[in-house]
Amino acid sequence: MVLMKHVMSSQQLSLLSYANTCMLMASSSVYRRQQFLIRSLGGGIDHSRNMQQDLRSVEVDAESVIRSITPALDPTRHKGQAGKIAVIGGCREYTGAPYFAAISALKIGADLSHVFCTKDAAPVIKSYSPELIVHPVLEESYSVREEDKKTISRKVLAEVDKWMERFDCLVIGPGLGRDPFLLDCVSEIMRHARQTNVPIVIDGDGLFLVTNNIDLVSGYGLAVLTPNVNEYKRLVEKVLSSEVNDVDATQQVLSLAKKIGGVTILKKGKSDLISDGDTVKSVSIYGSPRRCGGQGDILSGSVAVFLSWARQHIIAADPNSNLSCKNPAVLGCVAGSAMMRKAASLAFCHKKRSTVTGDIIECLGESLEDICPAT
Ligand SMILES: NC(=O)C1=CN([C@@H]2O[C@H](COP(=O)(O)OP(=O)(O)OC[C@H]3O[C@@H](n4cnc5c(N)ncnc54)[C@H](O)[C@@H]3O)[C@@H](O)[C@H]2O)[C@@H](O)CC1
Ligand SMILES: Nc1ncnc2c1ncn2[C@@H]1O[C@H](COP(=O)(O)OP(=O)(O)OP(=O)(O)O)[C@@H](O)[C@H]1O
Ligand SMILES: [Mg+2]
Repeated sequence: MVLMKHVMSSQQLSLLSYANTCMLMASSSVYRRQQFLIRSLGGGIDHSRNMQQDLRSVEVDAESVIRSITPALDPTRHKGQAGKIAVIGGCREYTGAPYFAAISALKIGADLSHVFCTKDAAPVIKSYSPELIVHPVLEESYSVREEDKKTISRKVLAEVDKWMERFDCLVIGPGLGRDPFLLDCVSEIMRHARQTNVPIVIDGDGLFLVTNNIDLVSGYGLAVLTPNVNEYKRLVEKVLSSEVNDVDATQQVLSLAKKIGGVTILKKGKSDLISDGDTVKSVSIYGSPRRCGGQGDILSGSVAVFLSWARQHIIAADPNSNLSCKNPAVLGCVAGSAMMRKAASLAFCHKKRSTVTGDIIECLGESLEDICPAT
């Protein structure tokens, strides 16, 4: 199994956890079928090829990826089939980030978008939009007595678990904060997502958590990490024990993804670099010179939707598909990155220096329509 190779090559899990992982993977027939299709379509990851690989990144035709994986608006489809996304994030300080990620998922075309946040953040996020389903379930240390921590932690996990199998993808981290008790609960949520083969996109404070606990994602092929400049620096220092190398960025992102056992990394910057440890793709289409906060949140919500669509597309094994890459995580990143940059460019045309994240979100629909008309 492709993913097993990642687990073994990471050499970071004990034999016992490796055996557990295999058993859990084997228990999901959907997952097995997907892996079978990836193998029979010639996809997946063959690390032996890396030895001879040309290490320049390849600029992808992102628009044709978007056209291939975006599902048709078919009147026979029911609510939920175009995607159910959950964002785990939102605390006292940050309410904008989870909102941006969750609303972007809806604007791209997901049917349902949930937010699991702290009790203080929930009424604020709900007030931004009636479109989102907001669960006030997370707790920070300040509101929990030491002796209640175990019980509350179990309660939080049970609340999220009730929904887990319904989700096509989780986005973990936008506006999550760094409270230790809250991050412990989120670690458990990630372990459960992994056991049920739910893809996870990790961003913002989720990356802070994962950087310090790399086993949470190591060897999980359905995990995507979307680091910005700072988050990438911390990840490289921790995992590769080296400095960021901008001269050979392609080789470094490839090594990083490989070292974490074939997770997909989307390194954000002037060009976005995407690697699953096998290949490196770049998306450089013109975006916007405005660097207002929140654009990474749009990206994480968008990647979650496109990853889900790419996964459905691969499972359906569309015979007309002309996609050379068969890793849904990579395809989701390519599509999300292109969509975010195209919408940012359009928003900047209208708003120039006053462009803010909300303006970019308003341009997501028009950008997708340009590439992939609804009718
Ligand atoms: N409106 C909101 O609620 C927003 C909340 N956000 C959340 O804020 C939390 C922290 O995220 P940050 O992105 O600030 O964390 P970072 O660790 O990336 O940033 C920390 C510091 O680094 C600086 N920095 C950021 N990008 C840089 C770059 N390219 N070069 C040099 N310095 C840079 C920032 O100004 C900040 O002072 C996360 O939970 C994130 O999701 C952000 O997503 C932005 C929007
Ligand atoms: N120099 C740049 N030129 C063009 N686009 C960029 C540049 N830097 C980042 N981007 C794009 O902006 C988006 C967000 O990247 P950024 O590095 O701002 O994330 P972030 O810091 O996590 O954002 P957030 O404020 O949401 O946390 C990405 O899709 C990336 O492609
Ligand atoms: Mg960010």
